[in-house]
Amino acid sequence: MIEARNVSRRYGDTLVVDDVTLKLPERGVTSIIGPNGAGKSTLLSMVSRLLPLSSGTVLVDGMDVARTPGDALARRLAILRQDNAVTSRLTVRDLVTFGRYPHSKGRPTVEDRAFVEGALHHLGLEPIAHRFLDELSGGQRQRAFVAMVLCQDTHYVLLDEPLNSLDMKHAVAMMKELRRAADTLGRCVVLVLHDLNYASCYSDHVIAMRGGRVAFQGTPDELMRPDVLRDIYGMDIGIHLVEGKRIAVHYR
Ligand SMILES: Nc1ncnc2c1ncn2[C@@H]1O[C@H](COP(=O)(O)OP(=O)(O)OP(=O)(O)O)[C@@H](O)[C@H]1O
Repeated sequence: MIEARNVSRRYGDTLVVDDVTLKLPERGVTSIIGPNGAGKSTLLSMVSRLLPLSSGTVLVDGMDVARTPGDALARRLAILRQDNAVTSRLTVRDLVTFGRYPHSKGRPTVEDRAFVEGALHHLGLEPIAHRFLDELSGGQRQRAFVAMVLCQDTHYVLLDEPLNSLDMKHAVAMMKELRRAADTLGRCVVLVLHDLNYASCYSDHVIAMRGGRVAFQGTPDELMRPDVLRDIYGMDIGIHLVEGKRIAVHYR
C-alpha cells in the first residue's frame, strides 16, 4: 500500500502540498484530479521520490521512500512524469527496453525482451518500434514513455497526465490498457487526469486536490455531482446520464 502521512511541500513561504494524509487503494485505478496548480504532480513526485518532502512521510509497502534504496523502490513503483525530455537519439524499442533496467541491469534476458515486445504490442507501437523518439509525434512519444513505464512491471504504476497529446481513439485505448493492468494483472494504477469523464468512466476511486489539500475522495458516482464539482473547480458543471454513466458537460 502507498500511504502519505502529513506530507507537505513548500517553495519559499508557499505551501503547495499542505499536510496531506491518505492511503491509496492497493489495487485498481485511482485518478487524481483538480485545478491547475492544486499540487497533483508535486504529490505524485514526492510519492515516487522524484522530489524531496518538506515534511511528513511516504510509505510504500511499509518502506519509507526517503530511506529505501533506489533499485528496491524501482522494482515496486514506476512513474511517468509530465515532462519527458528526450536527451539522446533512442528508438522506441530502446526506450521501452530501459524500463527493464531495474530487472536486467542493462543485460536484457529473453524474459526482459518478451516484456518489451508485450509492452510495444499493448500500446500499439510495433509499427514504429524502430523509429527514433525525436522523429515521433507528441502522442506517439507519449505512448512510448507509457510502454516504458509498464515494462518496468511494478505493482505500483504512477502516471502524470498519460493522456497528454493523445487523440480520442488512443486516449480510450490507453485507459483500457491501464484498466487491463489493474484488472488482469492486479496492479495499483494511479493517474493524474484533467478530463473528468475519463476519470469517472475508467477509475475505481477518485481523489481531488485543491489548494494543496485533498478536497474529495470517493467513487466516480460520488464525484460526479454538480455541488461536489463546483466545490473542487469553482464553476458550474452539468451532469448528464448517458448509457448509465454520469458525464460532465461544461461547455456553457
Ligand atoms: N520548482 C518550483 N518552484 C516554485 N513553485 C513551484 C515549483 N514547482 C511547482 N510549483 C508550484 O507548486 C504548485 C503546485 O504545482 P503542481 O505542478 O503540483 O500542480 P498540479 O496540480 O499538478 O497542476 P497542473 O494541473 O497545472 O499540472 C503550483 O502553484 C506551482 O506553481
